[in-house]
Amino acid sequence: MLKVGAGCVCSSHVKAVYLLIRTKQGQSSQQRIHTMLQSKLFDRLRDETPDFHRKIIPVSSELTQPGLALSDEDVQTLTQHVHIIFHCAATIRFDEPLKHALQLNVIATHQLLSLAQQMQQLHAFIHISTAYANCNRRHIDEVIYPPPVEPSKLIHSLEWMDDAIVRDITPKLIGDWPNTYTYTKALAECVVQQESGNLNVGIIRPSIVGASWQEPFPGWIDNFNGPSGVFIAAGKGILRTMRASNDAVADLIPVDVVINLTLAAGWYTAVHRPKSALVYNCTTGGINPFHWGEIEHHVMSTFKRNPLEQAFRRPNANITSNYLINQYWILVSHKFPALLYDLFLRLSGQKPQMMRIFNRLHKAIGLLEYFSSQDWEWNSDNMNMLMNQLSTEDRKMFNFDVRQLNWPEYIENYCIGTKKYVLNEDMADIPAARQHLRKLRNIRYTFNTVLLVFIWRVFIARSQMARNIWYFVVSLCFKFLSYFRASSTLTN
Ligand SMILES: CCCCCCCCCCCCCCCCCCCC(=O)SCCNC(=O)CCNC(=O)[C@H](O)C(C)(C)COP(=O)(O)OP(=O)(O)OC[C@H]1O[C@@H](n2cnc3c(N)ncnc32)[C@H](O)[C@@H]1OP(=O)(O)O
Ligand SMILES: NC(=O)C1=CN([C@@H]2O[C@H](COP(=O)(O)OP(=O)(O)OC[C@H]3O[C@@H](n4cnc5c(N)ncnc54)[C@H](OP(=O)(O)O)[C@@H]3O)[C@@H](O)[C@H]2O)C=CC1
Repeated sequence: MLKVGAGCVCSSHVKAVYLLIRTKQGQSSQQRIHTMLQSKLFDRLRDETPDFHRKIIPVSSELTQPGLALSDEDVQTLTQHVHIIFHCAATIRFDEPLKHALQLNVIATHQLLSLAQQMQQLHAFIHISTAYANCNRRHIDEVIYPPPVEPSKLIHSLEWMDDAIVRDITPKLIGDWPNTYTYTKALAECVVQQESGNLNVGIIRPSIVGASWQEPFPGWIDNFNGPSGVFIAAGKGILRTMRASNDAVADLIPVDVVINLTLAAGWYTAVHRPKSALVYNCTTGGINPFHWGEIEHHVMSTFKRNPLEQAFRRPNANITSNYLINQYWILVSHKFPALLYDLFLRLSGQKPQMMRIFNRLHKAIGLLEYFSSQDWEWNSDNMNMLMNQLSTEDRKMFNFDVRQLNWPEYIENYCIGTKKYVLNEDMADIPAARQHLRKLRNIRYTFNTVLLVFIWRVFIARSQMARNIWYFVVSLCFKFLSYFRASSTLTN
């Protein structure tokens, strides 16, 4: 097997990895792969196998097009040479319009299965689903559940409807599912089951994919998805409050664990040819649970020790499951400072931007809260079974034993990973970032003092009772002072 990015010694046994990839932002598939392989992620592999890139063969493909927009020659090459398919392309946006999500996650999966049926040497078809495909259930077994609707019926019904009608009926259609993403992933599992025929199929269901744990190095992350954006917003001092349950299990799974399990499942499916599709819930909660409250603590502690550059405020975020408390803090800690900052920008002749940033943040957080406010229980028997099938050497090479995961260390590396690889900040600049936080603290002290004096002055000027309290407090202070002075003179 070839572990791209991990520098696996067995890579010499792999003849080629055909990577279906679309053209994007004016870059061809080849150019995109070339850029991707320059990443630091592949440094180790580049050292160990300098010409590994020769084995990565780009195949131009677009999920929204008939036949996945594959050329005839590419279809021929793929049908002749491919042994294992790993199908992970999808839209993962929670706000994707239903028609589009259906096209990318369901219809494209169907098309890939049709192509797989033509492959002469195919040993295994591995489909990447999500642990939340069945998030309408509290306990989730490693089975494919009946779909909320027959996928083909839905596809045909939506075909003739214009986008506005589909948008209006989407909440009714998705019912118990929180978004079109999880809903279409549930339908995709059903399509895999219905259309797999004689193929040997495995379905991997990762929970919330986070930064790498060990391979190729700890803390690798390159996007804002899932918790990463939340961590960054909290580290920048922008996010101060979020609805999440302290005691709910945070089912994060490191990306390298998902990759290792996926590769191992590819091997098992090809060699053991299970009669029906085997589902692997790739989760941590049932094996080595960690909670959102603990995550909050470790994220805050890491960013206080390793601050992000140019923070808006000092990092100090709290989670709460109480709607009203959250709304209160949104008003006091998000909207009020944003308003003040935008006022400052306007007065200094610049374009206000903070309120816009907060509105986008609230939209994103609003979409994530469903997942951070409740618990699920996933059965992971197949993950354990697979581990027991591996030799001692393979178990180390394709490690997905999350019992060994040390969460505080993992979260620290994750946060530092967002700093280094998502924000491209230099660790050498941490002293300057700390200095910036000290400046923010002084601004806050000054602001609070001015505000307090101002409020007090307004109050004293208007109320006799406030004046009386003020004189009483001042005279009390004087009395204490004279008492201490007198008693210290006596003891001397
Ligand atoms: C209180 C602090 C302490 C922390 C403790 C508590 C933490 C709780 C965290 C809870 C996290 C729970 C996460 C659960 C997720 C479970 C999901 C199930 C798992 C899966 O199967 S799939 C993967 C999940 N999918 C996603 O995460 C995608 C979600 N994203 C979206 O749907 C859209 O991006 C979104 C949020 C609707 C925004 O859309 P839009 O406004 O159109 O913006 P763009 O996507 O086009 O992005 C524009 C630009 O912004 C960057 N970006 C995106 N998100 C963020 C972000 N959160 N923060 C900062 N920046 C962000 C994006 O990269 C784009 O940048 P470009 O440079 O490319 O333009
Ligand atoms: N991230 C997570 O927390 C979890 C993810 N998953 C699953 O893992 C898989 C990978 O997700 P992840 O890596 O996080 O998400 P990404 O968005 O990074 O990956 C999705 C891939 O699909 C490709 N793709 C999307 N639209 C098209 C299209 N029209 N034509 C061709 N290719 C397309 C994207 O290509 P391009 O680079 O061109 O945009 C991208 O490479 C998905 O199936 C997802 O459901 C499951 C559980 C959790």
